[in-house]
Amino acid sequence: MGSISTTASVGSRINCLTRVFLSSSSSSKPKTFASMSSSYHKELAAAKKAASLAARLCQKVQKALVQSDVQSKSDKSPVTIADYGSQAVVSFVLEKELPSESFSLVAEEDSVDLRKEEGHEILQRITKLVNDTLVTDGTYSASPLSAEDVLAAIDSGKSEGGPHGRHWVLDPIDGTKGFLRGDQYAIALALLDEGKVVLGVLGCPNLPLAPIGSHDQHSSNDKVGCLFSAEVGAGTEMQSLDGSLPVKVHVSATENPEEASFFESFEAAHSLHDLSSTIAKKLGVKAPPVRIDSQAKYGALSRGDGAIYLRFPHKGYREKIWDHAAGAIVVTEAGGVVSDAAGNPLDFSKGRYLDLDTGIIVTNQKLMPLLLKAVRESLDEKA
Ligand SMILES: Nc1ncnc2c1ncn2[C@@H]1O[C@H](COP(=O)(O)O)[C@@H](OP(=O)(O)O)[C@H]1O
Ligand SMILES: [Mg+2]
Ligand SMILES: [Mg+2]
Ligand SMILES: [Mg+2]
Repeated sequence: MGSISTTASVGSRINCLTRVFLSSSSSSKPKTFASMSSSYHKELAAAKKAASLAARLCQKVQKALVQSDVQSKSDKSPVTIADYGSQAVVSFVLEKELPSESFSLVAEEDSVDLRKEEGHEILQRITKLVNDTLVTDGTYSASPLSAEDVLAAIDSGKSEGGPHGRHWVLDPIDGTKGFLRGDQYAIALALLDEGKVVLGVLGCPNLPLAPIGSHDQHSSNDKVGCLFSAEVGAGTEMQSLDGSLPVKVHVSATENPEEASFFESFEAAHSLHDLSSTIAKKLGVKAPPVRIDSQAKYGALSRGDGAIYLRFPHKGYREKIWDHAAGAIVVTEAGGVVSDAAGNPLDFSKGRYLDLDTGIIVTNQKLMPLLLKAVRESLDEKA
């Protein structure tokens, strides 16, 4: 099976931004959620502001990335000055915007390597980057953050989360490998309340505003940069990162697997491509997989680009909550379903890890029973 890998330029096919919204509002799902009252309004506004500013920082770094901006973590995965800078910005903005709330943040990065002698220079660069970014907002006019302030902001992310109280969940750059390639990545921020995801924001600086993954669209519009936001009971919205009005989005309404296309990780090390391909074939999916990095997959799915996301990590890998919390609510509030391979909803209340059966599957409500059957059969055959 072939694959399509999207880059920042792949959006250059659809002319009119409104077509995104027109094509994605064709779902038959009743829009009852639109009238429901919201209890996380303030938090959602703060999350959108934090993710937008962090996206600005990441865009600046991605444009001028050099070798010394990238380091290797103890598990050999990459981390960049933008991962650290984004985490510091989000942490700082949330605390500033919500001063009356107790602050708990479960986030991917920590400051251990930056506190070492060898980390000194990179810390100075991150500190400058964070201050330059905060200045662009205009509302944080107090004195610039010191390197120590930046370390403290990063280390606010050490919370263990869990089933009680409120916890922010942050992936400052999801898809660091995509970020390094110049491809897709996301700033993913969610809020847990008593173990449930109640809001989520995905900043996707390289995701085209026009639909991706379809083969029959022609346009010269290559505008990129999407901000998805979702609040429990209130639906999912998308706007451009540079500030268009938000518009409601909905997952694909297709009931026919032959018409459905599916997303998976670009990185084969992150998900078993062969297994996805077996499942897709069994289901009757005709189109080749769309391989993109990060939770941009959840964002694209929430507006109806493609209908299925399959993720089957290699044996022994434990999924982290920040890799899925924001994406999951963005899709479910747009009318989709997110489950593990056994059909159970993801449980974000267990701390920093997700304990789940085999993999993560995402689609609309109509296709989920068929998809689960194909997953079960394919897993049985593989065993
Ligand atoms: N062996 C593995 N299997 C599954 N996921 C992995 C993995 N190694 C890293 N990851 C996770 O995959 C995420 C990226 O997902 P995707 O493949 O959809 O782009 C990474 O997020 P980070 O880039 O934030 O570290 C990381 O948490
Ligand atoms: Mg990482
Ligand atoms: Mg991640
Ligand atoms: Mg990350």
